[in-house]
Amino acid sequence: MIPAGHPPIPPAKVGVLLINLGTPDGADARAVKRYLGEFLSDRRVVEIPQIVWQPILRGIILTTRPKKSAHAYSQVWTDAGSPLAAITAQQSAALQGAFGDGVIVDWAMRYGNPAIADRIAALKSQGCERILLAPLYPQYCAATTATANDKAFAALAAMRWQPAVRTLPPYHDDPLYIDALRQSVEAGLQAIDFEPDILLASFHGMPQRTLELGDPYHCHCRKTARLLGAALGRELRVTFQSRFGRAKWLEPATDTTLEALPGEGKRKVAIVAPGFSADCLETLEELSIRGRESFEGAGGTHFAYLPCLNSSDVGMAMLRSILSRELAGWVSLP
Ligand SMILES: C=CC1=C(C)c2cc3[nH]c(cc4nc(cc5[nH]c(cc1n2)c(C)c5CCC(=O)O)C(CCC(=O)O)=C4C)c(C)c3C=C
Ligand SMILES: [Fe+2]
Ligand SMILES: [Fe+2]
Repeated sequence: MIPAGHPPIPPAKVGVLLINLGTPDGADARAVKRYLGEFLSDRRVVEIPQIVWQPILRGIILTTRPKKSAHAYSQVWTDAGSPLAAITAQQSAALQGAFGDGVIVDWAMRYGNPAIADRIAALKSQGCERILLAPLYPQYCAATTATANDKAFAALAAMRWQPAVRTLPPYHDDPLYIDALRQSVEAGLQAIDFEPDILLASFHGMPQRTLELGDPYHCHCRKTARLLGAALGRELRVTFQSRFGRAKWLEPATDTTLEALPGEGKRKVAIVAPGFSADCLETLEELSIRGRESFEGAGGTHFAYLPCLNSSDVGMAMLRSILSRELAGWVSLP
């Protein structure tokens, strides 16, 4: 029985929580420092004992990197804020429109805002007794997928009345994802005015050690690229970007590859980033701005960065289908 004075309990609903990495609230060094402090303190991201890592993080990295990163963010910042947050919000709104009233779609970030715990609480307060947690990483990685789920489960651990939850599996080899990428790359190549000598698929890097420890991320990236190359009927060269710190990271590196290509006679390049579901600092600044500079500086003549799936019709149709499959038995969707 509901006690007298208890707020009315709304009818049970189903929620979908899109989760991406996170981004600073502003393109200034203070906001970037706050964001990096949280991000780089995650033990799933930097797997060095905290007693060794925290003095390096607080004493060196957070005193130097925020200013540099803030400058990079300021080059891609939009009227709607950070591209990663703005695009994730658009994806959430587009999916809400596609699902209609049967499902409530919301979004959150693993680091910074909107916080996962807050959005789970908001879904619960709207009556969602079942929630699909959807980390938007096609390729599984402990540093991305697992930590997003960990954070959501930590929020559930503090709730008396938990919703039932499901988590979105990786979709790196899903034919719907591969076909969405194929369509997007073909449209991107149509839109540029040159035929590239080579197409690069740049994925975010990870320390090499995580591959040796059994993280499937590297294999997932290679499989995505193999399937995409076959779907396009083109050779795709895989590279890994955004190296951080002194440890050995997955190779070949995107930046050194771009510098070497003109020397191999490949002066026209197109580059796609299939692992990012939304354009962000790592694609818009690192690839599209700095990547172009280093390629052209090394003698490249034509450079094109092809956008991520973002909230494109083809990307949203793919996500809608993949998410609907995970909602089977919870809600019947048209
Ligand atoms: C040890 C450091 C890092 C690991 C491991 C790492 C893995 C990883 N990251 C992404 C996706 C994104 N990373 C982004 C930014 C970013 N990444 C790192 C470091 C590591 N990433 C840093 C320090 C930064 C911040 C920017 C900077 O100072 O260089 C972003 C973009 C965020 C944005 O605001 O736009 C994304 C997305 C993946 C997929 C991944 C492992 C597979
Ligand atoms: Fe990263
Ligand atoms: Fe970067």
